[in-house]
Amino acid sequence: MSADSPESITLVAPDGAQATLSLHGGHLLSWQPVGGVEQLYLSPRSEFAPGKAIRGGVPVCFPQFAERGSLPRHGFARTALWELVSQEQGQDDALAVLRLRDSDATRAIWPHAFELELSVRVSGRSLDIELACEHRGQPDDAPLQFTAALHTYLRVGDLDAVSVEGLAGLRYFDAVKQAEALQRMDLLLTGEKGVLDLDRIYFGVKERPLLVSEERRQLTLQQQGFDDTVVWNPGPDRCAKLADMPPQDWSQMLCVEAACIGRPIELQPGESWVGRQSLTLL
Ligand SMILES: O=P(O)(O)OC[C@H]1O[C@@H](O)[C@H](O)[C@@H](O)[C@@H]1O
Repeated sequence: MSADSPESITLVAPDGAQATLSLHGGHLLSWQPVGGVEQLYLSPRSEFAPGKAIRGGVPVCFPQFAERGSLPRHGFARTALWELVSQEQGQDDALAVLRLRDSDATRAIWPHAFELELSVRVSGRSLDIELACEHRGQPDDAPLQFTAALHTYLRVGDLDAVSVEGLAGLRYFDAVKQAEALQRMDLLLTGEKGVLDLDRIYFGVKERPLLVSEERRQLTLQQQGFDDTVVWNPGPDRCAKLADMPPQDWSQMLCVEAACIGRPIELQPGESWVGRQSLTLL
């Protein structure tokens, strides 16, 4: 399988905005807004193999973020084969909906009846990614609980020149130092010495707009339904140990992930949850 295999779906809006999705992992691989170049980082060493996670684009982490539970890291959704529900071009957008339901394989490690839907919409200079989960169990089944993230890999020209605004005053968990801290300043300079590698969960971001800036490019990110935001870059040392990413590519990406981690989502049978990340190139 590869980015242009039959398992890939390309969306093209009437205005020319484009996105490519893979059924493997329900994974957004590419986003090109109108008048803009590729906005997502996708590793040229991604494996695109059954059971493997793709490095880059927008992996769906579900039903477990990172190693916060007994499931494989970041859960099973990013390595499962999803199905295409619909794909259409509207008057001013293009939209695709992908679905993942429980199977023998998922029930063996996570005993719940569920349906996940990933909807991706491109139009103009905006991208909306929506993840919905429904508990499809019987009325007397146990509630299901999950953590999740849209693990968006932004492509950047040079990490040294990138800043993230909008996080001031928030508590975060620093996974590198294994400690909590307070983000005092509004500006997070991602490529600063001492900040790399960067692996932070900012709690309670909710619908605050975030601004990712570098020379001649500004991108706003806004989430709904997801309380937290993860900012991740492996830095040179950790990147060198990633088999599916060229060692120098850490300086060309920054993950800004819409996530629900601090307060896991709990659904009773029949209940649903929806989370969205919207990106706009200014
Ligand atoms: O290598 P993976 O499993 O795709 O994970 C990448 C990173 O994903 C981030 O979301 C986590 O905060 C990091 O701790 C992790 O290293």
